[in-house]
Amino acid sequence: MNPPVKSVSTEPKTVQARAEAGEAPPTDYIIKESQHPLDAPTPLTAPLPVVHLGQPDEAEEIKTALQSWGMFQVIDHGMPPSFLDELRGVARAFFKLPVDEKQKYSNIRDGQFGQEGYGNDGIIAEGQILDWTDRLYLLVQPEDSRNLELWPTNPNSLRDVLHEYTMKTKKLVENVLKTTAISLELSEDFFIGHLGEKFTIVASFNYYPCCSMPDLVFGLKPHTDGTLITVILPDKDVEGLQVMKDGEWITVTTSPHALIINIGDQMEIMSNGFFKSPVHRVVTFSDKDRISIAMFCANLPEKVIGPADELVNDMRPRMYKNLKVKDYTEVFFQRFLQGKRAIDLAQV
Ligand SMILES: O=C(O)CCC(=O)C(=O)O
Ligand SMILES: [Fe+2]
Repeated sequence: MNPPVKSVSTEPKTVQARAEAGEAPPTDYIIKESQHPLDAPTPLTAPLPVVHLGQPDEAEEIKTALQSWGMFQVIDHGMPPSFLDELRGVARAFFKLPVDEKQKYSNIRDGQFGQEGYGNDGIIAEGQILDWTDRLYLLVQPEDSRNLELWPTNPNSLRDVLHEYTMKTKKLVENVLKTTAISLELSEDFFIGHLGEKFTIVASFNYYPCCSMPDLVFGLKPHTDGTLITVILPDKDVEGLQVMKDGEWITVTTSPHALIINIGDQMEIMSNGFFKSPVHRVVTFSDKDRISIAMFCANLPEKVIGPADELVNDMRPRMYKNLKVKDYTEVFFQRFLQGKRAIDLAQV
């Protein structure tokens, strides 16, 4: 994935530092009235559908969930609650460190924004609306492409816990993708065969500090993921993830130790639009902060993806072109920062 780069002279203030200083969000965080009308109804709250992995109905459950929500929760994912709590604890401990300590892993190196590391989004466009979040963003797979100098050694268990979580996520994702392929009547290896053994996984530890004007900013602006599939470990106590379903925003709830699985644009393309990549966003609160950990799983940059042949027929013509993942993700990130989608690039 190629980071959007721009020369910067100073490190921008983190959102956490602004929140801790009691600063109101500066104007470049304030969203346009048209995107978030103040008189919009309060979103409904609903539990995400549960997929019971390993049960006889798993493929049918995945199909129904992905067609209606584009996401679901899994509880029987095989990761012990104590491990997920440890991971959340490590994320919280990292964000609690003094700013100087976190800046050792800054995503600004030699005056250039890179995507990996700790910090905020790069600023690439006039009028770009910034998100009320700080993150630690690390490529975790392929293992031999890791930039370990950006992997914090404080808290000292972070590296080991993240490595273990990567291995567990890989297994879970392979399992989910087999069932997803079956739900589309494809051979069970369709997605994992394409991905290969060492597919891309990027971990994003997201921290959303309290915000004094939660109605006027996004923790994360409406977007789809550019991935094949994303695994999210949500905050145990604070909701905040909302998904657009049938034209309405819905705040999703999950069981305490569930993982959320959502599909991204690569799945929309490969399934010939049978499954649509869901638009989602994160909201903030004046009295509570929130953490989440997203694992972005994608085809390798040099791979070419396109709709499965079996899903293209007279009744359902080809809706997407074949394209190189690298070419898509490059544009995807530029558009993401501007709050726009990139899927039109792939559409026939
Ligand atoms: O914080 C969350 O729950 C979701 C994060 C997300 O959508 C993302 O990082 O792309
Ligand atoms: Fe997302």
